[in-house]
Amino acid sequence: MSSFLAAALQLTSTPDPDANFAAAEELIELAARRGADLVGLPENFAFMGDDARRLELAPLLAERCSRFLVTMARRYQVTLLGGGFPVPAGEGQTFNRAELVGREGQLLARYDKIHLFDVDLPDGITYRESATVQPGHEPPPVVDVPGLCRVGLSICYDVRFPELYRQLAGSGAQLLMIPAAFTAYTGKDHWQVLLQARAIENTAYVLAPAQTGLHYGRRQTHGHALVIDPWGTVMADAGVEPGLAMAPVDMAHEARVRAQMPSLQHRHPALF
Ligand SMILES: O=C(O)CNC(=O)[C@H](CS)NC(=O)CCC(=O)C(=O)O
Repeated sequence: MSSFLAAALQLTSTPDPDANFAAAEELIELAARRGADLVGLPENFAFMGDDARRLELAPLLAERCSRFLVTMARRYQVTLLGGGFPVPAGEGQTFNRAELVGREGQLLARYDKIHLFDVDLPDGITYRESATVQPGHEPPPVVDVPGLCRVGLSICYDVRFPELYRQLAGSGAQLLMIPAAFTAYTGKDHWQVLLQARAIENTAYVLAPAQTGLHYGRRQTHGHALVIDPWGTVMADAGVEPGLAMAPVDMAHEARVRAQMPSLQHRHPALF
């Protein structure tokens, strides 16, 4: 059974796509040099800035991000997740899209975020993602990555909706991708708890690339990109600086945990 290294990258993305692509490549190269086979970039890896600028850049970013992922996957021979980038979706709207690309540059899976972050936080900051983002039309896919494992996609705020991950696990996901740009405010209390819960209840690995630090305006993100094993143990934590969290992913370990803790098989038919 397969065992490999997975890396969750952590960036402080800015409103400057060139700087962001350069920072992302540096970390992809570092992860590859350390032996990673599966590498994840966070949500908004190519652009963190205001809505007007994001909408203006969306056609360019959509094309550049897809091309960047293909080029990087081939150049560094890794399976690469782009954890969220804008794709034009009609007047004044984008999708928030993730793409998973194989090491030969082939598109393995694509997902448009379905849960949008429309929240008023107690710190006075209001988020209205739906003002400029259109929700995806389909639940996220599960894809078999040749030689690695079956991977389920999701993005950021999705982590608060356990039914999404139950569906991924039911479709055979062995590793859950949860790339994020979590707010510092919610992150301090919710981020790690939610991620560990998703790992434990689905007895699955969680790979959670993250944004960290101060971006534009008052936007501050939580950091702590994590790799979590199917028991819920945090295997690697990137802290608060740009960098990476890297750990082995071992399908034999997952099979053992699932045999010892068969909760996925004990789901009550009345509840699904
Ligand atoms: O704000 C930005 O510029 C970047 N953030 C994002 O793109 C997205 C949508 S606004 N952030 C989240 O989903 C945070 C979720 C979250 O933090 C939670 O669920 O607590």
